[in-house]
Amino acid sequence: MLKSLDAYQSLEAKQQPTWSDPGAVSAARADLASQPPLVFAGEVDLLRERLAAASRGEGFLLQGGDCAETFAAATADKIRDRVKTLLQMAVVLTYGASMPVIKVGRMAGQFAKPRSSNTETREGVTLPAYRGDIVNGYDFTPQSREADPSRLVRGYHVSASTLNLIRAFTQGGFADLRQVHEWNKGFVSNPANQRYESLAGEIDRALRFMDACGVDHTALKQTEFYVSHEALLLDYERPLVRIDSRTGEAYDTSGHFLWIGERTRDIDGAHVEFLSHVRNPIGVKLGPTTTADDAMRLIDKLDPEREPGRLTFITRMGAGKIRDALPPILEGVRAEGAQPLWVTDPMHGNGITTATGFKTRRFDDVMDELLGFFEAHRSIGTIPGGIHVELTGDDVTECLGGSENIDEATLETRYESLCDPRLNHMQSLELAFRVAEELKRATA
Ligand SMILES: O=C[C@H](O)[C@H](O)COP(=O)(O)O
Ligand SMILES: C=C(OP(=O)(O)O)C(=O)O
Ligand SMILES: [Mn+2]
Repeated sequence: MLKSLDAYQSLEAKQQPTWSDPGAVSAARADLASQPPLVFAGEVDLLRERLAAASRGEGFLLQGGDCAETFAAATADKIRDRVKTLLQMAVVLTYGASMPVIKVGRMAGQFAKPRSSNTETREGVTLPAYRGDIVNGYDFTPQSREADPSRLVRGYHVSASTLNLIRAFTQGGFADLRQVHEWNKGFVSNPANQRYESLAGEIDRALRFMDACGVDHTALKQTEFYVSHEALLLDYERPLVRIDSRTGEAYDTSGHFLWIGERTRDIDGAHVEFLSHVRNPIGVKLGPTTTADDAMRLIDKLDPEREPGRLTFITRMGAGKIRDALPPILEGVRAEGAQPLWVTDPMHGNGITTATGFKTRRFDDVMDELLGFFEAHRSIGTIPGGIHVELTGDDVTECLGGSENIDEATLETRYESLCDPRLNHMQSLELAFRVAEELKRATA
């Protein structure tokens, strides 16, 4: 088992930092290997079952959070607002589509970033690119941009405290459905919030009705909430693998759900090999050049037993491409009898950079890719099983459009992401209402 877990070391691992002190990397890995797991095997198994249900059309995955979490933003308020935003979106989807929603944060470990370029140049000065807080600092100085292995250990501890607060919120009464109005408080007033308020009012009435009838709804007091990140940095992921004492099987205990990015999904690469040996549910991002054959080879390697819930394909094609690129993949995979969970990431195929240098996305393009995803599944007869979005509970101005109609000039007012632009609270709710309509149609 351990031998196969380490087989990835002889393969090419893309997008890894260049550490200058190998001794410090070994020390950090040994430290991580001695820490308690962040998640438990039983929770991971339960999530796999939930995802299996979604792949049969009996649930829907809502996965979202920052593009790049930062150590500085792991504060109580920011974590709470992201959790609240996801809970609100989940309510909109659950109520709108009468469908159980599986809530998975891009949280508690989403710290490592693949980059298009190894370097960044500003005013004639070239330094290593920022690769996420778990690797180096964002400040544009040689010292900050140096890959620092002690950040691996810090990343673990920040993940632990983030996850601790998430567990407290979601198990300790905060996620009680009777708090459905409370989750909306503190966010700036806007049309999406008003629409949410009226839906929350309907839920309140339904709960009072259940109370009056004497229905026991203890189940509504807590909610399952899982965490996920891109398993990019193998010096972080490998030391966090633990062998489950119940079964003797390996779990990557850095998160419940781990995904492989578009840039590191080579079938012969280190990431696919490594993740093929852990029991966690695994996602793979699929960009617009993916063929049905690529998808099948990933299935054969990552899910040879065709175990329901094991494999999720997260397609990120771009609004202009999804309607052509996705159907042949869906058809090819179905023809082979495989049934992965199909999820849309309507963000990463729709990036643009403004003349003033802001990385952004148009809300309309995000919506269009979402609609294209539902259309593609409708045309082939496969199941649209979830959404994967970059979002925050904060009132940022990073994506263009939405009902506030954020324009290019407004982007600079509250652009806080260190990597990709996120939907703000209002845009996230707007998106959820739209997806609920599509889901209702898909399940009608
Ligand atoms: O989050 C995804 C990637 O890290 C990001 O899109 C890469 O962006 P870049 O082109 O600025 O490197
Ligand atoms: C890097 C990301 O996506 P992709 O691998 O799809 O480009 C991401 O999800 O932030
Ligand atoms: Mn991103």
